[in-house]
Amino acid sequence: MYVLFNQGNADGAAKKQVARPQRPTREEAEQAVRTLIAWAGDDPDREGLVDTPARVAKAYGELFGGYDQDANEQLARVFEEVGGYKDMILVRDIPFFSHCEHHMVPFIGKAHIAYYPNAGVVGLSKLARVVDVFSRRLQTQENLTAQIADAIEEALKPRGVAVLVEAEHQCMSMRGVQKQGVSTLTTQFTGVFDRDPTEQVRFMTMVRS
Ligand SMILES: Nc1nc2c(ncn2[C@@H]2O[C@H](COP(=O)(O)OP(=O)(O)OP(=O)(O)O)[C@@H](O)[C@H]2O)c(=O)[nH]1
Ligand SMILES: [Zn+2]
Repeated sequence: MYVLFNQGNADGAAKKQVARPQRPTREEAEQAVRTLIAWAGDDPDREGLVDTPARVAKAYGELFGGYDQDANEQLARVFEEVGGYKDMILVRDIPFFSHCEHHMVPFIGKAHIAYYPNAGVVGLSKLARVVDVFSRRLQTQENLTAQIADAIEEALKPRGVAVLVEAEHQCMSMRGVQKQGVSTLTTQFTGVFDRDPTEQVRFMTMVRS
């Protein structure tokens, strides 16, 4: 059974309706956790684990809360009185955690977001909220980076947006290839940042300064 959801920004598309499987009930989700506990080799009925399915279902509400949030809403309030300010606005070192869509294991890092304002600016905290909206979903780092840039581009129509995401993927450190301390960097540039490499250098210099 599939239901239609309104989706904005993802994949650079304007608001569109997408079909997603209907959410299972809370009881079904808890039963699935019991199955995974048993699959891991433990007894879901032992004392220490009896409440775990309920805790995990509740934790999923937080860890994947981004599915119930809309980046457009976070960016809806634009301040037009900025005293003639025209230069780059950079909010750097925004911490985030997400979960890779391949293994459902965390990847943890920082996002850095810059834009050149056009008609107005948004509250600084809203940029961090946009990072949360998209990171609290099953993700790839590339999609996360593009979705953040697209949301800001669409809401503000700025002269340019730059997004740098750096993260460590636990699926590479805890399992599989087991390489700890590896960073993955992804960038997305629009407008002047895309056209002018010196703007990219300025952005990177300010991020690292
Ligand atoms: N491009 C990209 N790859 C990712 C991301 N997160 C995890 N991966 C990779 O997704 C790939 C999945 O590869 P598969 O061969 O299908 O799965 P696997 O056998 O579990 O792979 P290993 O991790 O190499 O053991 C792995 O190489 C992961 O490192 C991401 O955000 N972006
Ligand atoms: Zn993974």
